Amino acid sequence: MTASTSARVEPVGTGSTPVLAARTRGLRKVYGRTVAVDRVDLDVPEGAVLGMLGPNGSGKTTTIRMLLGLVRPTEGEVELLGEALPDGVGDALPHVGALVEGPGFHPFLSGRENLRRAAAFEPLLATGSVRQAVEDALERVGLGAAAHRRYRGYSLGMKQRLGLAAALLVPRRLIVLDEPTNGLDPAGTREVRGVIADLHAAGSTVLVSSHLLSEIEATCTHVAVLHRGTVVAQGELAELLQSDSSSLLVTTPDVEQALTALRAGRISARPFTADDGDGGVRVELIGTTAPVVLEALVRAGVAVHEARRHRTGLEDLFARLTEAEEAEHNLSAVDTIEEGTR
Ligand SMILES: Nc1ncnc2c1ncn2[C@@H]1O[C@H](COP(=O)(O)OP(=O)(O)OP(=O)(O)O)[C@@H](O)[C@H]1O
Repeated sequence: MTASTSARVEPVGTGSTPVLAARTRGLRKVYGRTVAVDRVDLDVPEGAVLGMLGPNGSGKTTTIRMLLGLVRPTEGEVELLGEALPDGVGDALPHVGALVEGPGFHPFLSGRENLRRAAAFEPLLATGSVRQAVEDALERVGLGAAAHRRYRGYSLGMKQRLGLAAALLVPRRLIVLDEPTNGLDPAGTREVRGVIADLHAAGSTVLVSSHLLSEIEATCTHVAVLHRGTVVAQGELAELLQSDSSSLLVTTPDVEQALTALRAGRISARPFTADDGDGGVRVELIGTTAPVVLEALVRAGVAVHEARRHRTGLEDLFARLTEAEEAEHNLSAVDTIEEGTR
């Protein structure tokens, strides 16, 4: 992908108050019994590259779909480029480029033909500029040489590139990319990072989702961490990388009893061994608090010798969120097996 010089995007606001390119308040989406997104207050500052970081199933795609007006929230408000959705969607969307799952490309048309069709629906693109805009976008994502080939023969990475090209057809105030490096090899990943850096330099706001912290660290100025549908941390990346989050370390001789008690209270915990050799359990204080954990232990008759907080930064928080998610998954698997044998 080449670093093309796109037209500079004019900012929305002129005053000293920071303007938000996108904003949600109390956003919630429920599918049957699944709460996909819960009370999300997201701020996407204008000019930022905001990374939405979360393990699989944490609600990133659902949040993005609601931001773009593709899915109707169960509750809550969405503002896109200052327009309240759903009413303002027609005014906001022409200024928003998006790469979301399953862009509707035609399998029997070439990449170039598909892009020309997409360009024909761009209200901000004059008919006489379509051909050039399509060629520029294809070059920009490194698809120039494969542009004549049919879409159905494209690899996942090439499909991602074509989706990205569609988002780049005209200069946008906001670009939303859902897992843009999915299916790309390391060279493709670097190229996407280059495109994001170009967009940022040209004044666009970028919202990009990923389940990889390394990906977010390489490209973003801001981050919002999602966990089970809620935002557990958001702000400037540099600040969050330094800031503290905590876990609770409980020293006890009754490790198995403690794990059983916490599991009964649906609290994820794992054993730990202290430097002096004492054992205990470690609980991530996400969705629970120290008093709740201690009460559950004491009520179960667990001897608590010591309880202390352990503070860590974003990197550790995210690693632990992912681990907690896996532990929870394993717990559910055990529950299912136990239920099956009862
Ligand atoms: N259309 C739907 N119908 C039912 N459940 C859904 C639907 N869309 C999402 N979900 C559920 O909502 C939760 C959040 O899903 P979502 O796709 O938003 O997460 P994600 O963070 O984008 O995950 P991934 O990285 O795996 O795409 C998951 O439990 C998912 O199964």
